[in-house]
Amino acid sequence: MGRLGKVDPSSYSQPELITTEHSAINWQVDFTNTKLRGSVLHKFNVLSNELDKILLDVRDIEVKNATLLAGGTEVPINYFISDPVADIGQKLTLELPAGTAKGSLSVRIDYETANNASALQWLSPAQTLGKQHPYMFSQCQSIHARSVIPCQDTPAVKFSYDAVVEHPSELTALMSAIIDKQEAGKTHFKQTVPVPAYLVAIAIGKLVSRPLGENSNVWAEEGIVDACAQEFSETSTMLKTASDLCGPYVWKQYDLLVMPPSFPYGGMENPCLTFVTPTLLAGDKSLADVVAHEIAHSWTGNLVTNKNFEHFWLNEGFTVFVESKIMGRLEGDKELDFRMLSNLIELQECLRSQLSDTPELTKLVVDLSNCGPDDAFSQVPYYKGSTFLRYLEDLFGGPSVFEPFLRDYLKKYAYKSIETNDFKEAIYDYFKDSAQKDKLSVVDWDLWLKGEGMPPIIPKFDETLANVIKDLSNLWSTQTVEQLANNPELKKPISVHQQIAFLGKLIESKDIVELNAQKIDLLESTYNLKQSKNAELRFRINRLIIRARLIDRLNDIIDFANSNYRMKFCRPIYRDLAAWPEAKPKAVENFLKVKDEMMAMCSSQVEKDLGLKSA
Ligand SMILES: CC/C=C\C/C=C\C[C@@H](O)/C=C/C=C/C=C\[C@@H](O)CCCC(=O)O
Ligand SMILES: [Zn+2]
Repeated sequence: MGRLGKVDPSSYSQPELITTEHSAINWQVDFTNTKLRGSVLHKFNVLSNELDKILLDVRDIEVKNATLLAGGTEVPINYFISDPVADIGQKLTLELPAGTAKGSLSVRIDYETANNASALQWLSPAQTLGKQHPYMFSQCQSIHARSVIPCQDTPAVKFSYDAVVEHPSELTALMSAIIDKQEAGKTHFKQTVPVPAYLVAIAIGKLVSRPLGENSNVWAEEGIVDACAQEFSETSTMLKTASDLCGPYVWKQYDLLVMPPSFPYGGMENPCLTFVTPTLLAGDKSLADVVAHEIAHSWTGNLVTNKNFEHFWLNEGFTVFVESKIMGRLEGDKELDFRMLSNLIELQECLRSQLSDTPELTKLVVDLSNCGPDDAFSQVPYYKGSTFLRYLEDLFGGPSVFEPFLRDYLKKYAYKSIETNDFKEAIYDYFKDSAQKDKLSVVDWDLWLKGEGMPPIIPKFDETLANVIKDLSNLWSTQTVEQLANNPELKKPISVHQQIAFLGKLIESKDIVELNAQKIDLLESTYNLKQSKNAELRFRINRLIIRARLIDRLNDIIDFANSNYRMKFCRPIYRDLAAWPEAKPKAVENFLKVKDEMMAMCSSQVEKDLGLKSA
């Protein structure tokens, strides 16, 4: 596939020559044909006098017309769409008249999306909780915005947008924007803060809301909305904590939308309206830290944005770092360090089970010249990135020195798209005259940014909470069921997060003595896992059941894999099943049965995980 653009290997658009300033979207939502029909009017800023064409990204979009709007006139323009490139999509070329000058230029494109647009999922009434009304939602990160809008689908370009959406009048339409006006069957939106295309988002369904705080509501289908309000009741406190740490919250509104179970991620930081998976509904608020993560993105990612997805760690590493600080403020420093250490267990697992054949993807800054961003996605930018920041924080003297730097960095690059070198420049600039200046020469940037594998240096964390689970996993790895049954250690209560980390550590243990049905039974009864609504716990116990090769439990495992299509859960489960010859045929059969219920970005990854398609 090769590098598509100078600025972004995954986009045809040329932000060095032209940028989008504002986009006005008009959509009619057609649930019968599962299509969006309408237009987008892009107001561009032309940066070059030589520009003879505009290149945009599209994917399976049918363009009906392209029109240049100039001085009150509308002039049709020629356009061409290239052949598709796998994982990337197509190039839309819009020809410009000779002599097009620098400055403002507007183009309207009339189009419709394919009925299988990769960013969209259309659910029939039967696939919803309420069973009465259809539902549609989007997921544009990383490069799926191009399947719903012909656009500069690169995070190097940020634009404000407004939208008018026509939809069935009994449904509610929400976007990653502020609702400007609601008429019967027509909703008007405005996003005045410039955003990259991947943050354009829409959801339409039979939705209701409950307040979470000032300018903050949770939206969901009626049947779960009260449980959602309960689960996410700490949202306002998290928001306040985040803005104490990062600076003013500029997005005016912070709403949550609890998605149908096929939503492929834990959360998506769509501005004004975070999308979250219903797998966070554990009943005890224990998984609400994902909301802290999405709130943190309001600064790290949404205000300061990676210029392309090679620098995705700038979005995610910073966000995990801030999320951990928010949780640390709420639950204490020991908890903060415990979470950072637990993340490293997850990272280790990811390197072993997902990235062992692609070590180049374990680098903090990756090369996406020949790899679609979705294929490169892993825990590495999250946990290697946040570990790097913690290393730097410790090196420069701890939070009292580093948090003011963090605020300065966020202010310096707010509303901009940046690469790793910009971060490096900010840190050199900030510390240049300070007592910490000499520390800069200690940092081995190449080792951290270009080195493969686990972080080269593991910071000194408080291990109080982690040691408990380390000891516990040693115990469960080395003792027989009989020994364990009489061991008083099993009676000691541990927190939900310790349980999650403990199971994760056990999955990573090289040897587990007597990993059989009895041991799994004992694990389940000791920690009440059979009754647990906690998806993180259920995920991990299912992986242990697979490791124990308990074929009698295969139906339970498949049930879990079918209960939600969050990729964090279903991909490792399918990968594990693919490596278990006795279970693989049933896993494949199940996948083929349910794959149309998944979003395309999920089914195409699971296909690779099952070895049905080459990776
Ligand atoms: C080095 C990685 C390079 C490129 C990856 C860029 C984008 C990846 C793309 O697949 C989109 C990711 C969207 C993520 C959204 C939310 C996550 O934070 C959720 C994390 C997993 C989960 O909790 O379910
Ligand atoms: Zn994130």
